[in-house]
Amino acid sequence: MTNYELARKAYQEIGVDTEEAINALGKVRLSLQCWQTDDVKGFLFKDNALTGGIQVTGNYIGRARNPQEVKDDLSLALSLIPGNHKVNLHAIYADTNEVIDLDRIEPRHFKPWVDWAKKEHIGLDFNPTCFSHKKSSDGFTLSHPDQNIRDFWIKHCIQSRKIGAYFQKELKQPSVVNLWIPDGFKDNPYDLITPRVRLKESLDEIYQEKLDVTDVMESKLFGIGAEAYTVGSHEFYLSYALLNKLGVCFDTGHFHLTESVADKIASLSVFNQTLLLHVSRPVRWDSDHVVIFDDETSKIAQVLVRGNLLDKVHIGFDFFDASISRVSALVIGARSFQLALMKALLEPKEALTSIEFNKDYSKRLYYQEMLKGLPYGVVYDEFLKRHHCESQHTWFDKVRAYEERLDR
Ligand SMILES: C[C@H](O)[C@H](O)[C@@H](O)C(=O)CO
Ligand SMILES: [Mn+2]
Repeated sequence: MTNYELARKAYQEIGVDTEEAINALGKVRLSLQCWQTDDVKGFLFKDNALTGGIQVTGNYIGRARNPQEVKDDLSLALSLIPGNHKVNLHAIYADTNEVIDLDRIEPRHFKPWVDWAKKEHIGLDFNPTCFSHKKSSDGFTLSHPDQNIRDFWIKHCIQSRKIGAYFQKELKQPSVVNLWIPDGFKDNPYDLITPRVRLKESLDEIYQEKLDVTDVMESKLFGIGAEAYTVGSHEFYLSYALLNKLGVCFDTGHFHLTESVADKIASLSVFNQTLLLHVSRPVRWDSDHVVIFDDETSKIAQVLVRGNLLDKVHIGFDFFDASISRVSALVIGARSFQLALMKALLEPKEALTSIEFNKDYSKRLYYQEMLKGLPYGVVYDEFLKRHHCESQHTWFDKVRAYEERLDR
């Protein structure tokens, strides 16, 4: 008997069909953040420092320096992550020789990305880049007290939505346009309300036009240099999104460490709220470490599977680590999340639902612990094989060999 046949039998004994799990995982789309390949530099303002209270550290060799190198890295990563996925772009990744500012970006500046996405059979998501720019140098964008600065960023966000709509039309699948701004104060402000009123007014302008795109907005607890106050807080965006029928993005690094994003997903799912995840890994703070198969990742995977949310919630990643192989980081993050999903897909749903309904909490705990010892890794290996993808034992050497050939 092969390892997979043994695993299949072990799961059959608790009423779980591994074939169903393999099929279900194959349908889950993950959105890979392009900015992991080049340390969030982009192409429009290569000399600008990374600002907005986010940071990349490390000097591992081979940072991608131009559109072709970013695409090469992403193509390799995609080839090592089984399934049909997406790539998430920021506005600063416009692939053009024109000298343009962010308020002037247009769909045509992203046509090479669309051509590449068609070749790769993937979708594209998008983000306005409201940081690393001279007009955000004092830490404020859409809530800026200066109307001219606000107008610049409003225009940028409107153009960004048009680019998302272009992606959606060309690639014939949803494009998620996620708005995140860094606006906030390092120290305690006197007035907690007025910046939020200005942000609300900016959002009203940005979302005025109906476009075929999935609009979401991303809150944050704090950023580096904006520790005391963030204009775009969770409560602010949740209220705005609910009132205006827009979506929210949960970045798993943007909450107090004791808060559970899995529980937030569950709560919002009751209201059919459009949701994007930036799966990340905070270490003490919003440090954007590479996603691993840890408890928080498992809990998110479980809530998505148990709540039948896999085809409702948009799943993307947000980490950027320059201290290790950038391509490996993408593959490790995505495969870890897939492994967590596989483990969740192999739970005996009906049995656990009825055990809980019948208040048999001893049996629930018994099951929860017993499931940890079952061979979900073997079923994931079979999933890789069915997708003709490098095994868990071989993929890393492929990336190493690729990096050794690079002349960067
Ligand atoms: C590149 C940023 O991380 C990203 O746009 C944003 O999603 C964020 O998480 C900022 O902390
Ligand atoms: Mn994020």
